[in-house]
Amino acid sequence: MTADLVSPCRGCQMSRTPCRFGADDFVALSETAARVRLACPAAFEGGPRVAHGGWTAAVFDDVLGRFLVHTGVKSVTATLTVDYLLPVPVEQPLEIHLEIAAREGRRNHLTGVLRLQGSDRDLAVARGVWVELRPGHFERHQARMAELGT
Ligand SMILES: CCCCCCCCCCCCCCCC(=O)SCCNC(=O)CCNC(=O)[C@H](O)C(C)(C)COP(=O)(O)OP(=O)(O)OC[C@H]1O[C@@H](n2cnc3c(N)ncnc32)[C@H](O)[C@@H]1OP(=O)(O)O
Repeated sequence: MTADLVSPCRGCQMSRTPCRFGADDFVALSETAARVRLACPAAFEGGPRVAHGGWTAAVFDDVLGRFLVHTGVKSVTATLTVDYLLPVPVEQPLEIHLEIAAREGRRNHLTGVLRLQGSDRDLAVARGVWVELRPGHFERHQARMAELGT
């Protein structure tokens, strides 16, 4: 696989907006590794000039899941753990390096690290499991919602 751009999530594709988390510059480097260049938008400021932890978790969830889908594995997040090691600045050039660490049946283990561009100091580290969908996943969801009358 040559370096190629990873598509945005369904919500951003449908609304034809740039990635709402700021993760548009997203390149697959191989079948198991990718990198994202991004900045935390000011709208996700949590402390003074510091990113809200929810942004960090959301962007990891987004890019790890998008990359797995990019490799052809339709999947959803089953677990996601984030270690917050240092404050993440808003509106500064950041980089995420991510990889598919292991595949066990339908379980896919992914990891990601967030750093300032040009720095080798980890600001946050994510690990999670993405489960490949069984056929009819969304139809079963719709049926459950219909049973609830929603
Ligand atoms: C124009 C439109 C274009 C669109 C273009 C799209 C572009 C592409 C963008 C993609 C962008 C995505 C980015 C966001 C990604 C999300 O945010 S996904 C949303 C959040 N996650 C969810 O909603 C998941 C909710 N949970 C579930 O639906 C179900 O629990 C799951 C995870 C599907 C599992 O249910 P299941 O299929 O019934 O699985 P089950 O048979 O019980 O277990 C299967 C295996 O997974 C393991 N497993 C299940 N749960 C867990 C767990 N929590 N922990 C560890 N292992 C587990 C089981 O142990 C089992 O392992 P094996 O025995 O096979 O070894």
